[in-house]
Amino acid sequence: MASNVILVIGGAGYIGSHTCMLLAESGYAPVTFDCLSNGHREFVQWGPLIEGDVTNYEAIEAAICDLRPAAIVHFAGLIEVGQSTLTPTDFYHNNVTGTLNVLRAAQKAGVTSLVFSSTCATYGMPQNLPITEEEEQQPINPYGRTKLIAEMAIRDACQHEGMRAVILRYFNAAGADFSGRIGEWHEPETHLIPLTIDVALGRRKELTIFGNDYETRDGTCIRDFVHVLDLADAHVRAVRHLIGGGDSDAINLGTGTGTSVLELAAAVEAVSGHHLARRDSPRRPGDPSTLVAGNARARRVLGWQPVYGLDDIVRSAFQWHSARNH
Ligand SMILES: NC(=O)c1ccc[n+]([C@@H]2O[C@H](COP(=O)([O-])OP(=O)(O)OC[C@H]3O[C@@H](n4cnc5c(N)ncnc54)[C@H](O)[C@@H]3O)[C@@H](O)[C@H]2O)c1
Ligand SMILES: O=c1ccn([C@@H]2O[C@H](COP(=O)(O)OP(=O)(O)O[C@H]3O[C@H](CO)[C@@H](O)[C@H](O)[C@H]3O)[C@@H](O)[C@H]2O)c(=O)[nH]1
Repeated sequence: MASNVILVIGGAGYIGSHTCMLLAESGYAPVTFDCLSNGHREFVQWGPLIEGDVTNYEAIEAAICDLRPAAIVHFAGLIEVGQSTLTPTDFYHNNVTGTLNVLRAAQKAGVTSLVFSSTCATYGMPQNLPITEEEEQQPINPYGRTKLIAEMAIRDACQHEGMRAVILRYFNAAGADFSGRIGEWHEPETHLIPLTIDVALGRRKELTIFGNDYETRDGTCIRDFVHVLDLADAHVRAVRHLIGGGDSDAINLGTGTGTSVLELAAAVEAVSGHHLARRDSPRRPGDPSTLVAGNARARRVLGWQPVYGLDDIVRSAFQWHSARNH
């Protein structure tokens, strides 16, 4: 088995491309498998691209059996909470079938190390804050349920079939590579930070606030924004942990600090120097009010702790979006 080849499924996307960059900088040889449905050919800069769809079993089996990578990092999936309430079947197909295909193909090829992109959306409406990994997983939207089902399949493969997996439950990925090579680029864009920056840049008229009547300090939702480079670093550590024989685990990745939608808007105003027009709108279906990570396990198991804060996130995102024309 090639010792430094890492198959990155979904490596042409936002978090996947930043992870390929840090994997390459850490001496690994990332190979991206992506159907480019939401990714970008120009983001694949740190190794080859295999164009394929993970829901096509033959395609992913061929890639895994040909490469026999030291580990697989599986990012590919549909990601938007709101959209998942409109087209849930597509989400189950992509996120659950895709993951089952990865598990089956890995088993066939004898690859036993897997890092999986999960989410704090699997916790639903948490009873305790910050949210630790012991919190009950009761997702409140189809997206979160697809990720929980994928997690369950992975855990069973670990318990009964010799797989070893690190399941990473990210909170809200944000920010961009500081050198401006890659960043957040989703079409259509639905995420709060890029949309807010678009308003600051005059590319959109106003920021829509989805719900101002939550039981939070200013009535808007609270999220834990974690820099994409910190997330990428955690993936490199998870790969190293598995290749080094470490045990399976499920690990939160967040900063432990919550930011409300209005606080985020104020941070963008401060960085951009522009006042943002806002419009209040009803709550978006599927949104929990507050998601903030307890991240002690990431520190203990992976030696990970976030390096970047909200200012770095907003500055790097602003720089990326200002320089781009999409
Ligand atoms: N962005 C966040 O804040 C966040 C938070 C928690 C979890 N996650 C999870 O992290 C992962 C990556 O998120 P992202 O923001 O980088 O999303 P992204 O859409 O930028 O990246 C996903 C990549 O997967 C590819 N892809 C999708 N379906 C595919 C398929 N069937 N076959 C092959 N490739 C396919 C897309 O083309 C894209 O390049 C996702 O699984 C997402 O659910 C993201
Ligand atoms: O125009 C907008 C866009 C978003 N929001 C709010 O901003 C918050 C963050 O929304 P968004 O940026 O869309 O992220 P999430 O819906 O929290 O979802 C992201 O973060 C999740 C973890 O919380 C991941 O699982 C998902 O894949 C990822 O898309 C939510 O309260 C939204 O209601 C607005 O008020 N106005």
